[in-house]
Amino acid sequence: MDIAVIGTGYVGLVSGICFAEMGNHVICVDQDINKIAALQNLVSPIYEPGIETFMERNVQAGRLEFSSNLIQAVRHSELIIIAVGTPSLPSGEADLQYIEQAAAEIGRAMSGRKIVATKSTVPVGTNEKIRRIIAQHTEVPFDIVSIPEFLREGSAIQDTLHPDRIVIGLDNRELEAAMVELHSSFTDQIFVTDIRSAEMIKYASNAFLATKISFINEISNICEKVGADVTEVAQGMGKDPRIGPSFLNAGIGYGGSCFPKDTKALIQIAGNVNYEFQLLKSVVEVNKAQRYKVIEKLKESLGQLHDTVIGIWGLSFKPNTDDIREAPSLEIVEALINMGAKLKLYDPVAMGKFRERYDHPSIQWCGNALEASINADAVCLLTDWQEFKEISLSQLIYQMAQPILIDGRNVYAKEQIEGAGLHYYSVGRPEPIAAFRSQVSV
Ligand SMILES: NC(=O)C1=CN([C@@H]2O[C@H](COP(=O)(O)OP(=O)(O)OC[C@H]3O[C@@H](n4cnc5c(N)ncnc54)[C@H](O)[C@@H]3O)[C@@H](O)[C@H]2O)C=CC1
Ligand SMILES: O=C(O)[C@H]1O[C@H](OP(=O)(O)OP(=O)(O)OC[C@H]2O[C@@H](n3ccc(=O)[nH]c3=O)[C@H](O)[C@@H]2O)[C@H](O)[C@@H](O)[C@@H]1O
Repeated sequence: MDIAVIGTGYVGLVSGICFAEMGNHVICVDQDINKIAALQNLVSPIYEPGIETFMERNVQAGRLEFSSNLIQAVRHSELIIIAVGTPSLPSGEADLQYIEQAAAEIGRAMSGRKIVATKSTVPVGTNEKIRRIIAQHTEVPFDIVSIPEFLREGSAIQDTLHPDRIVIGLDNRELEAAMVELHSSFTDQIFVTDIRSAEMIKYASNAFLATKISFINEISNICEKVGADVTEVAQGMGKDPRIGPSFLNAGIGYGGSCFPKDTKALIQIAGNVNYEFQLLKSVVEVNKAQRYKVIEKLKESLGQLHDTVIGIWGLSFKPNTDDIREAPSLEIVEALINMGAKLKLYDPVAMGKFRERYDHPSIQWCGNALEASINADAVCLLTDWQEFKEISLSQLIYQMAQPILIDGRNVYAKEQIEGAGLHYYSVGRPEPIAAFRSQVSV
């Protein structure tokens, strides 16, 4: 099938590459000419493991191209995928300006029957709005389908090539066979439903995952007070298939471009129909507070933070991505700077994007994790990158001013910590302080 994808962010770019990988001809379109120029030179604007190999293979096979000419791309395609951003407005509602603009441009470009599929995460009823906007700009017949995206950053290609399920929302059942056929090369787990339900499935799924995270984080806060170990609790809970083991990792909470925006958007969607989504409001509040646990633990171990030197390991909102959108590190770094701390920052790939967003004379940008720990009074791990798990704790202690490690993602097992001589704080686990106090004076 000839496909045009509008928007080359994570969703548009990865979806486009994967549809090409499955033998379709794809034109990925973006209004950001710098992104298109980079892509035409086979340089990915996003860090995603393996993306450039897939991109190069499909460009060279003539199945994938990049363009800023939306009109031409639409005219050469049967399926038009909308994958533009839907960021948060100050109210928390989804900002649909990019959706509306893309719909109008697609309408103006229509030439012959098309199927328009929305992959962007949009409030319930938005696909009807897209239909109205396109119809204002063309007499040509077309169909609308909702195909929400469930990929995760850092595993986007894997998630797209091997999805748990694909949801297809359509109102014209005559489209079902073609849409199922197009997606059957990815999985046989294809759930066909109506458009509004498909739109809600996406928000409800993200909101539920965020709820699991805030739930285990509140459990971790109680574990600290009752002397239980939240990692053990999560394992025991997860053995129940009704609960499942995933998304029960306690830490400093969720960030990223979607959980924060989609939870707020769903609260607004409910509010717009006079329903107060109390549970989800609590999920958001719990998450907002959780990231400050790191600062509480720093104060607990160091007292006042003015003029202390603190190493920060990890800036991206999760490992294997350079995305810092709504990352806990943004608020934690700014709060520590405002308290007068001197910071040594390191992240394997996200430092460039972070520095564009936030820099300060009190920040030293470091080339590796150990450099960020030299003469540090404490190190705070904010992102669970694999490389942090492999660091020699004895070497770490040797070069720190004080052997204090705040592990915001419970990266280290008890066995690694016991006897290591670190003054170790984590989330929801009893700190064996006594086991270390005899070895270190803090
Ligand atoms: N990032 C993720 O992991 C996931 C995102 N989503 C959803 O997918 C949508 C896109 O997300 P991202 O890829 O992160 O967005 P993004 O914001 O990274 O990229 C969107 C791209 O669309 C382009 N664009 C906007 N209007 C355009 C127009 N009229 N013509 C051509 N290009 C245009 C922008 O220049 C930008 O490059 C959002 O609704 C998001 O909630 C869904 C699942 C996963
Ligand atoms: O709509 C989206 O954009 C996507 O949002 C999430 O994917 P993503 O945000 O890329 O990454 P996740 O792996 O879900 O992690 C999100 C945040 O939750 C945190 N998290 C995750 C899992 C956990 O157990 N605990 C926890 O704190 C991570 O550190 C990260 O900050 C969903 O998992 C995807 O299914 C969805 O498509």
